[in-house]
Amino acid sequence: RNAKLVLLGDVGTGKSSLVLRFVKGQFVEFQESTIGAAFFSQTLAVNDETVKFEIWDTAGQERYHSLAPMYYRGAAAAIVVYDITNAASFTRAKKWVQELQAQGNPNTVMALAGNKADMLEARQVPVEEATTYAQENGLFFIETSAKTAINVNDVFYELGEYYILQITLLWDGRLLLHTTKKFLCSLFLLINV
Ligand SMILES: Nc1nc2c(ncn2[C@@H]2O[C@H](COP(=O)(O)OP(=O)(O)OP(=O)(O)O)[C@@H](O)[C@H]2O)c(=O)[nH]1
Repeated sequence: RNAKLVLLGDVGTGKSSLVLRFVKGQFVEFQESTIGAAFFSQTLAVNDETVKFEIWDTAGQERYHSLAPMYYRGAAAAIVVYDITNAASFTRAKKWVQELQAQGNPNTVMALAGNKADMLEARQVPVEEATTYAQENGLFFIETSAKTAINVNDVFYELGEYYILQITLLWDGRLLLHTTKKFLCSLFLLINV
């Protein structure tokens, strides 16, 4: 099952680093700023299923903002990233959530990742504030560190689980509709005979 996944967030929050950690298990101390967007793919086993994530790592610089819809349109999943040591990046993350809710696909499953959780001494965004915000907006929330790898796989795994659940429910719904239609047709024929 192929699932398009997009990462959005302010410049320097660690979007590329999270992808690099998830896809290659690496961390680069001086990661270069993304230009436009970068593409990666990674397969993940979720319960009995396999999800192949087609990952778009977007550039956080404001001048690339207008390109973002190209990447989030039709996305099955989105990770909005902020940096727990930078309050402005949390404000920016909320703007991304708003934009996705207004212009994205209503079926996109969204996660909010508070990255750089290894830098607790420099924290500017309280975990309670982000938890409350995520609950109010129906987002899966977790604090991550691309540097130490904490919770990085969990974000992708959780989104994979949501995605599988969603398509299973959709499939079950279609099956139910199909069976009901068949039943009603048989009933109609029976009455006419
Ligand atoms: N301490 C710490 N540093 C991190 C972490 N994640 C990323 N960084 C550092 O933060 C800087 C920016 O990381 P990037 O991954 O380039 O951030 P980005 O969001 O992709 O940035 P743009 O591509 O410019 O939007 C780099 O120097 C990374 O090494 C983390 O979890 N902990």
